[in-house]
Amino acid sequence: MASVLGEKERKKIVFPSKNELSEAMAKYTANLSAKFCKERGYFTLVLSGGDLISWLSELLKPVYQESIEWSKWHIFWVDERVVPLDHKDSNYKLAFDGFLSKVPIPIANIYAIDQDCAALGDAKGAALLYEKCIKRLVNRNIIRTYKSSGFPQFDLQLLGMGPDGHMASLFPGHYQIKEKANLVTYITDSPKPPPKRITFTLPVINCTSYNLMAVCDEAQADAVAKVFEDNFDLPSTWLTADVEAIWFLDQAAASKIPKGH
Ligand SMILES: O=C1O[C@H](COP(=O)(O)O)[C@@H](O)[C@H](O)[C@H]1O
Repeated sequence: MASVLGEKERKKIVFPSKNELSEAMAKYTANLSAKFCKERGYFTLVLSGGDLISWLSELLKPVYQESIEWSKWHIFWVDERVVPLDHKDSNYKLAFDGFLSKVPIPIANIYAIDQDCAALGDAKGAALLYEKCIKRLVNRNIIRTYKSSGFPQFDLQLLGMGPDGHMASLFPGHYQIKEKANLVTYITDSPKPPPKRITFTLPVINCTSYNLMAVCDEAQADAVAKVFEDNFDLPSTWLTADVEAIWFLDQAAASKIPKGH
């Protein structure tokens, strides 16, 4: 059943296990890739870090390797830790090692944060430069804009949620969730290490055409239940999308959602 967020719906699908979830996420991504590549010659995909990247490995199977138009993909990060790009905590490194290096996406279409800011730990500079990068790609029509607002509109965003209900690097009780003026903001005291991060702001996250939030395991079950009870103290409860916001859950993550939600 869908729960309601203003006039928008929050949908969910509960899968028996991570395997089924990961298969469905690959199918969902491949279908949207085909749709957007056909409609406009590009597919803009926003990744997060965390467990999600290992579930993306389903896309490495021959059926997808051979059918996806990889050269039309453009890759972004909804949030990034401000650490050198070869650091174990880097979301870029996680995605590159586990997925991006194994598919033929042109390297020029993979938009990591500025490497100097990353090496220096300059979160503010990294946020400013990532925002500039997004605006440049809007001007080149690689990223669409949302209706008349001028906000960037990505095709698909794949998100994860922490046990505290954070999404991207928008954490409960931190002011970044309220930021509306900028496309990209930063945090220097993240409650989850590492402390310095950049993140898309909520308006950018919610302008995305399709938002898929994938959550597995019992550790997240309390937070998932709070989201489906519309507890807006959790940043993830604010997630919507232009076309569809859908939660892919395994049974453990969904186990505490009250009946009827
Ligand atoms: O720190 C982060 O955490 C979230 C959630 O990660 P998970 O390991 O609980 O799936 C992730 O979505 C975000 O990109 C990352 O920077």
